[in-house]
Amino acid sequence: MDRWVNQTIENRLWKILDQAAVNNLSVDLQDLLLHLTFDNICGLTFGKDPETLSLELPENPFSVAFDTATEATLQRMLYPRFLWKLQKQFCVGAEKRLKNSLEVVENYMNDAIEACKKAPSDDLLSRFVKMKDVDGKPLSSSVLQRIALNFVLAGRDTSSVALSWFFWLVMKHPDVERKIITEISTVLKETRGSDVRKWTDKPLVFDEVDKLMYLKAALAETLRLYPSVPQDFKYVVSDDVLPDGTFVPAGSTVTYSIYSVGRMKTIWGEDCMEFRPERWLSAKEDWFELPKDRYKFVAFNAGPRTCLGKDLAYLQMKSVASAVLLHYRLSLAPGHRVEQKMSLTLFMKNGLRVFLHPRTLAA
Ligand code: HEM
Repeated sequence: MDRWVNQTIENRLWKILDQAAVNNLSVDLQDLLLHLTFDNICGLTFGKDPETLSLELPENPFSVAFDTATEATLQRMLYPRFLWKLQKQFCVGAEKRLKNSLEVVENYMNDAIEACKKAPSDDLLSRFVKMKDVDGKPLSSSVLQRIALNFVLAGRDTSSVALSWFFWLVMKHPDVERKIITEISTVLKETRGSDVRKWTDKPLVFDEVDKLMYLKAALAETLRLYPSVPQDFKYVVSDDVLPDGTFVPAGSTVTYSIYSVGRMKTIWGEDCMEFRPERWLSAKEDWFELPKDRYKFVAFNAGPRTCLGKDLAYLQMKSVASAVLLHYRLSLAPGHRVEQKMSLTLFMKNGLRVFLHPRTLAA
């Protein structure tokens, strides 16, 4: 992941942000980040960076079809079952959009699978192409398609929306911003010396990013308050009883609100609504510490089906956060309203429009 993320930062993100800063133009940071994470997850999954993050921000048919399919799937959850079933039968409305966009997604996937079969590389799909199933046969194209789809779906927007909320919270909390810059500067002084120009000419490498505990705490605190997946659903396979004694019959669906769990006084204390990264640090404030009860923080789910990309997500978010904050101080564009969008992923409804001010660092 760090190869994909660092080349995107160095070759494209910094150039776009520099140009906006020089011309005193605002940018929609959420939009840029959505392009960046789409490129990264495609690179990781298929071994090919579609380079949608560029000055022109070109529309990518796969990405557009993906968005349309996700939106149309949400309709199924919002409206009564009979309605979408009827739409599906007559191929109209959201169901028509879903069918058409899934065709585009499937074609893209099939091309990618064929390319990986012909010239395998170190991407995820190539690894699965080489794997055998329990009968010793290669995985079928439809299984490979679902695996790849799962990774793109799971790893695409989740990190970019988390980063958007993070940058917004950092703008509102200058004390947190100061601590983040101090932490990064301390690490870079150790690894690159006292010449500050050397701190910003290349993105941080894995070993540098790995040392950023306060930054990780600030990202976890962001995800507590603004979880990228605000609610999750579980399908009940067989009759069961929840720990509080509630009976759940087979065939039902249980929904839990990750958003609410992160904001409950009974779980996080009186200051549960405050953005306070320190709550994630050890007593000496030198180590990132997860709560002892692993079901307290569920932004990445918990238990056997915990997010498989959690460590990659932290690595990517820390790399992007440090790359942006070391170069710039951000300010919200006047009049811009930050609002939540109701969808499966917690987007900012109007994006995140910011101005960038070059930062002066001190050794
Ligand atoms: C801030 C970033 C991320 C957040 C908040 C997040 C959150 C989640 C959540 C809540 C689930 C559980 C979904 C469910 O129960 O249905 C999940 C599953 C998953 N995530 Fe992530 N995710 C993030 C980034 C990533 C990335 C970057 C990748 C891939 C590189 C990834 C790969 C996966 C996969 C493969 C699963 C399915 C695991 C399974 O079902 O066993 N995630 N993630």
